[in-house]
Amino acid sequence: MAGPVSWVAPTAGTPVRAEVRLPGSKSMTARALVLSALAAGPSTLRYPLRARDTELMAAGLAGMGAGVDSGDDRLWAVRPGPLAGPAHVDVGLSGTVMRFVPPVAGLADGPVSFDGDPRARQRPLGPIVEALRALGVRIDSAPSGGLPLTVHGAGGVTGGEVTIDASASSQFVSGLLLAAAAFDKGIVVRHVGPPVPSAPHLRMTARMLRAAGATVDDATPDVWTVEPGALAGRDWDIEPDLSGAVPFLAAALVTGGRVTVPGLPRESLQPGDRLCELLTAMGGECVLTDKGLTVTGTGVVHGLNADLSDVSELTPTIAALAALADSPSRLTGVEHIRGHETDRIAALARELIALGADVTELRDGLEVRPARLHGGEFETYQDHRMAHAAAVVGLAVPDVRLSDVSCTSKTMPEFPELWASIVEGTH
Ligand SMILES: O=C(O)C1=C[C@@H](OP(=O)(O)O)[C@@H](O)[C@H](O)C1
Ligand SMILES: C=C(OP(=O)(O)O)C(=O)O
Repeated sequence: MAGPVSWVAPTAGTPVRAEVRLPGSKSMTARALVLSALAAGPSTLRYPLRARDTELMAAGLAGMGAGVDSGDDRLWAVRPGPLAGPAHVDVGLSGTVMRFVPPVAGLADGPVSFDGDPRARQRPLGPIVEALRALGVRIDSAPSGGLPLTVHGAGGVTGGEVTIDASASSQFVSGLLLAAAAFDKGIVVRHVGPPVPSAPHLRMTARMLRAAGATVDDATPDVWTVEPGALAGRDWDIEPDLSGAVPFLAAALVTGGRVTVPGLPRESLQPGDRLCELLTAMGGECVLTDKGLTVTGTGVVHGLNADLSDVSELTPTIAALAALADSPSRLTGVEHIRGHETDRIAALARELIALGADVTELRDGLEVRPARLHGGEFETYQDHRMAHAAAVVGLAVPDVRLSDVSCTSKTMPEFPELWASIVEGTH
């Protein structure tokens, strides 16, 4: 990776009015790649996300023998092949790669090693490693239970019933389910522990598995069943990335403008309705039609009291909006984001306070009260969504200086240019 790129967030002189075509959903691209690599026939991904996380996912699967042709930005082709080690998977800082690929590696014939960025070694992984062991997969892991690790694939996985505490990440459950149709006995996953976050991502997993022909039962809370059986190759239409859209939609709120993200289907696999609910509560008008999602703002942002556990990856941008709001906010239910790309609760509190915000760090979230903000250094901690948060504050506060904006390449390499173009009205 290239070195850090410092960046001064552009301040909006006029209301932001734009239609912003955003790249494909990271979560859908990751799932489509895994399901396609395990399918009986070829697949395509239309409008996938090309970014660090999804390129690492493609490379990890290709290293085990899947044919992934990502030469065309608009259409990636996946030809499943026999999966085999020895292979090495670089997970980067990607939660989806580090949780979705080890179960696939259990199906490969031979050893597959995994490692990633220094921070990836600190992200929670132990519960899915333990679950895979209980399902019959041999794994050598670091003493912490996480990276670096080697999955000794035996060409198949017995599967069956397994209990897991997935409160640290929904991706533990998604990772097990995505590979489970190829397990001899399929899988029954039971979660025991504090609530599993990110429910919409679990629904996305179930819906995409069904779209590939799997029989999935997710009707009982905290229990998921996937029957063994062949997955079909298919053409996947990848939706625009809603999580990546949020800072752009937030720009409408902050500047009293209007931003449309076209291409989001009404029956989206992503939680558009929930996002609308949150942005409406913060003072925007949000309309979700067949044409896409449009947010109109007044330039006045209201505080928000919300449990964000189902949409926790939106916390950084929501916290940035809260710092610009005219009333207090209390954002809760997101303790597990301390295990995201950085400890997002601590990082948001520290960096927003450095810009003059009045913030209290809670165990599971943040309280933010109105205060007069000023410019200053904003550390991004290799976290794309910290960069989004800083960019949103920078709309209204001159001279917000990000230590590094290149971290946005994790999910949207074009972020700095696209952001500058919509803020400066050249889009
Ligand atoms: O399955 C997925 O694609 C994701 C699930 C969520 O993970 P957590 O449940 O770990 O928050 C989310 O935050 C992440 O960005 C993507
Ligand atoms: C938490 C996130 O990513 P990951 O898939 O690496 O967990 C995120 O994108 O906000």
